[in-house]
Amino acid sequence: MAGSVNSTDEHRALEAILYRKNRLNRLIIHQAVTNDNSVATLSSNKIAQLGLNSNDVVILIGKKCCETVGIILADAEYTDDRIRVSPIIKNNLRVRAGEVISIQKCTDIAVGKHIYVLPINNVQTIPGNLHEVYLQPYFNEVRRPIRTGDVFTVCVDTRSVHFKVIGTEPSPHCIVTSDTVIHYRGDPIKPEVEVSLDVISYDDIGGVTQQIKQIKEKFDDNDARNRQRSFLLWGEPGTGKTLIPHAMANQMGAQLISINGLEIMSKSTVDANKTFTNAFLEAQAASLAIIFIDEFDALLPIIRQTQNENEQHITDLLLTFLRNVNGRLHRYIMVIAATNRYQSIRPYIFHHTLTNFKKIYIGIHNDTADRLEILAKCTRNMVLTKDVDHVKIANETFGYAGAELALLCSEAALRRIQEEMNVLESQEETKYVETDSLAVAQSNFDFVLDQIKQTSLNRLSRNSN
Ligand SMILES: Nc1ncnc2c1ncn2[C@@H]1O[C@H](COP(=O)(O)OP(=O)(O)OP(=O)(O)O)[C@@H](O)[C@H]1O
Repeated sequence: MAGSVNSTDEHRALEAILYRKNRLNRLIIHQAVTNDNSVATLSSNKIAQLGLNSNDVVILIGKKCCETVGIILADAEYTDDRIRVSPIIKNNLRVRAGEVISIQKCTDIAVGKHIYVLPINNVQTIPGNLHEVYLQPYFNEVRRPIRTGDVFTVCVDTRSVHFKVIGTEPSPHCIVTSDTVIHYRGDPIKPEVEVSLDVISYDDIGGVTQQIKQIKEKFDDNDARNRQRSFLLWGEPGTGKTLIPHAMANQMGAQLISINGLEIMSKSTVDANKTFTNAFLEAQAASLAIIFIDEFDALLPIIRQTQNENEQHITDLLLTFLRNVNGRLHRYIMVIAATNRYQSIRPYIFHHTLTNFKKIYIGIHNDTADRLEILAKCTRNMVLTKDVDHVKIANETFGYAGAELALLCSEAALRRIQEEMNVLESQEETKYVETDSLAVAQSNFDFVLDQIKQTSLNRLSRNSN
């Protein structure tokens, strides 16, 4: 029975207190299998060892003593030393998958009288009433535990809003129920620190809203004949093909399982088989999973004229793997493959073997509005002077991929730092530099853009000589 602790368990728990390094409550982080932000899943065995019960509220302790609260769920099949938590919990604990956190029972949590939350995004751009559209549905009927300082994301359609818990009464944590008054009015919090989360969300990607919407709609289609579970993202390098599955997994609360085509092709057949099998088992264990296969073209035959027996075998393994994950029973598994060498995948291979893939183009952002959106995302954590003209920069960057726009922004910031260093070097006394005085200016963007143009002109003239 969950929660009953035998004498051996009791003994081990006591030992764990004495020998802190071997503490029973230290667990390795894994991505969640449920799409609930507040849930942490442990093996039933571990729950019993720790003297907990399923649905208990626990305190989770991560890096730099960051703490949050979550609800424990049991998974009979799960490994004892692991804990599955949502990306939101991971962020609040400032940890990544594979790192270690501690848990302990939260004995003093009570129903909240009031909670104070503020949006982190710029609410002017968010349609609808924050309370009705985002907060009420998020807290409705869940008895969600929260802690002061937590950041949580509420996703409605393809729009996500980050909120920060400013305070709770009682403090520092409480359970939000229908009796709790949610205070949410006030100036949005600047995203500087809060959205520098490890989690990639739709808010981090620009110019691909339609494509994400298309994938979601096809995957969720109620009509089984139209439902689509395999997608091939193709397009030029650096356009966001890798960001998309990461953001979708985080926002949909799905387990992301990444496979790299080139890496697998360099393995032995036995190891490649192991990778596919493990990916399949992991996806099966999840309530919702996205299998992301990057460098997909490397795994397909024919395009590699030199394909040897080992490679041919791996391709066969891939096709079996795809047939398995596409099996009728696995409606909750999405496959997203990505390639920037689509043209080199022989059409007949694609048409005959992989017909069930929906092809989606994620290309260079030729639309100024798309580049504008990407620039806004890339500069949102930067301190900018008022003269920075995003429209001007977007107009001057026709043909740039998202990665190049991101690079342009970081180069402009570096340019600004370089300027400040030059000034400091010329001074006799070292002065304290205010962050605001390091605000990146339009002149910094112009400088980098000029350099890029100059380099391209030089390259052109070299090629024509
Ligand atoms: N649409 C976008 N919005 C915001 N940033 C982007 C976008 N596309 C690319 N970037 C920036 O470029 C980086 C690389 O993007 P990403 O890895 O998704 O490209 P990709 O299309 O997968 O490239 P490749 O085909 O070479 O694998 C991202 O980490 C991000 O900084």
